[in-house]
Amino acid sequence: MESTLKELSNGESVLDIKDKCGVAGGVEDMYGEDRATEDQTITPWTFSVASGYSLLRDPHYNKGLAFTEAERDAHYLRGLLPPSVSSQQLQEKKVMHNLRQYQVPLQRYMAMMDLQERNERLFYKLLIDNVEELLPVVYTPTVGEACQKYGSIFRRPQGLFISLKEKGKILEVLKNWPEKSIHVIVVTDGERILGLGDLGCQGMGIPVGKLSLYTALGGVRPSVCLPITIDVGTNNQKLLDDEFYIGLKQKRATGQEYAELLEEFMSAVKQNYGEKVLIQFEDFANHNAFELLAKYRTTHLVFNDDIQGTASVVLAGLIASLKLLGGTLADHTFLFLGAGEAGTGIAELIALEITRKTSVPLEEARKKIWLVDSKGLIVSSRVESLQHFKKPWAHDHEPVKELIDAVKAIKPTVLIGTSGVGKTFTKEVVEAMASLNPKPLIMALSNPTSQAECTADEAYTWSKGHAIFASGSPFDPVEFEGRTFVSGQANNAYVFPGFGLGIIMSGTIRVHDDMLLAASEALASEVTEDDYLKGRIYPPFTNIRKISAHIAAEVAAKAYELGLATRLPRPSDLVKYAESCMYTPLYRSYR
Ligand SMILES: NC(=O)C1=CN([C@@H]2O[C@H](COP(=O)(O)OP(=O)(O)OC[C@H]3O[C@@H](n4cnc5c(N)ncnc54)[C@H](OP(=O)(O)O)[C@@H]3O)[C@@H](O)[C@H]2O)C=CC1
Ligand SMILES: CC(=O)C(=O)O
Ligand SMILES: [Mg+2]
Repeated sequence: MESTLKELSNGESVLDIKDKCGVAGGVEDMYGEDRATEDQTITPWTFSVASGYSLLRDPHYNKGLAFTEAERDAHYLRGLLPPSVSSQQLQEKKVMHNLRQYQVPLQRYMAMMDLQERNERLFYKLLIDNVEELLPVVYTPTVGEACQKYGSIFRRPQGLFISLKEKGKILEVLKNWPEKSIHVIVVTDGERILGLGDLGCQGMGIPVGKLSLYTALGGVRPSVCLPITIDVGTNNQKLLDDEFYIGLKQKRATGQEYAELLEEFMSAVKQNYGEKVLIQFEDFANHNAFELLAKYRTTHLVFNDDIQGTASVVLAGLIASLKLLGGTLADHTFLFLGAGEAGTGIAELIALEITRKTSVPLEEARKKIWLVDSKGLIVSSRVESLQHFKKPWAHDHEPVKELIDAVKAIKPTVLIGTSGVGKTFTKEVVEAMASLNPKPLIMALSNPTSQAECTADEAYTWSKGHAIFASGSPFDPVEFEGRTFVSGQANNAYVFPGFGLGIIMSGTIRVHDDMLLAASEALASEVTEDDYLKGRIYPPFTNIRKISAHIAAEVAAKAYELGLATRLPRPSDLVKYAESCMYTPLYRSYR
């Protein structure tokens, strides 16, 4: 049985209810119902009170067996549930027990997605309380396999799909989404999904996964998060030939057609949700990613996680590692395998941090940073043929083709893998790093695990236990000669949830690089002596909500300092304020 708003007996008006539900905007006709002329279309929508059968099927409110006796009476649930009343803790215990029965990671992923669609609060309670265990299920590496098989495992759509078919109608499509107040959008066009390449429309697993981390790790309410996939086709022939493929079966649109769709999307988002919706670009191919960021960073609140979020997390690890390595960042020499979004994004932020900490100009700071792409070391003789984002890294040096020769020639203290190609840090490469450095810092950032440049076991074994190692996807602890090494996970998941929370809670209107540096410093400061003793340069994910509150506070503080924050007056204790803004997944009582 459903009651419409008009039937409520407490006398509240429609507008009162909307305001309480957090529909922002401050204008009464925010969906254009009054302004629309007779020949224009509008989206009809209503608020209704969920009860009975529909309450059990509403993932936002469903509590399953945890509905109390009183709630079962008041909400027409009698007979629709078995008599037993369960606590949320017991439900959590049961679901975790069931999940652990699955041997195949993809089955765990599917069980978690089913839970998210059945009982949202229980889903987040599980994820928050068991973050180290479940992160690899809802995120890398399993989400990679889920995207590859998305068509086959597809049951119910999550997020919004905007394809070329919707050109000219994107604003209307946005209005089809049930939530009217959105604060964060994670959007992909599916062309570079982790290190797995073009997965087209099946990339949707990534925005869905990233946004579940916004909530679990950063405390951003799920209702204000919107996953979006823009489908402009795919160049992945295997998908085009797959009868279960869920996307447009055509080659990717490019050039003007692509740019126009993205422009319409960006305008529609701003028109529908206002100036302060954070748009996180995720897993676009680099030929679009840099351009989109450059084009929209001055007009929209945008953030590219692969370029900027990754940079902030890796810089945090580097700052933390100085306690083990000694010296300052400026004393180190960095070599990257991979000169795309992640590689050049990290390189640029390292150089920026060096300029902020010393009087060294940016050009000079860049000279200690070298990158290798698929054609070899980036050197000045290649400059004419390089993509624009590689040009700042074309230093004077003779051409070098192979990574091992680049290691020997450049003698890096830090080796970072951002190539998307697995097994490229060979035994020879790791041994060379170990022969050059007492403690070589090796980061194999490529995801998922199959694409990691080397494994934790390889890094520790081949360096004879001398390496400091971190990777994009998690590895189990490694035993080597009687010692246990626990590697850190250098993944942008450490930063984007807290970073986004900081932006949202301060009403920040633009992302500034200094906010990324603030996030790096905040994350680095969370690494404890105990972590260092285990060889890790990142804190465990178990403390991530506390860490996210800290990151959010530092990011917001920087935004206030830069005059970019609009939530005034500035809260005096930003950490407390961040904590007070965070969503908690405990069940609410229903009257
Ligand atoms: N841990 C984390 O938080 C993150 C990890 N990543 C991971 O990093 C990887 C790369 O992502 P991204 O930078 O966006 O991708 P890009 O496609 O932008 O860049 C890939 C780079 O790797 C180079 N490359 C490819 N193959 C080789 C090879 N065999 N030898 C040397 N270089 C090679 C490419 O060279 P060329 O330019 O010549 O084609 C390019 O410069 C992915 O696996 C992704 O999952 C990304 C973001 C965050
Ligand atoms: C982690 C991430 O964003 C990536 O691998 O693309
Ligand atoms: Mg990514």
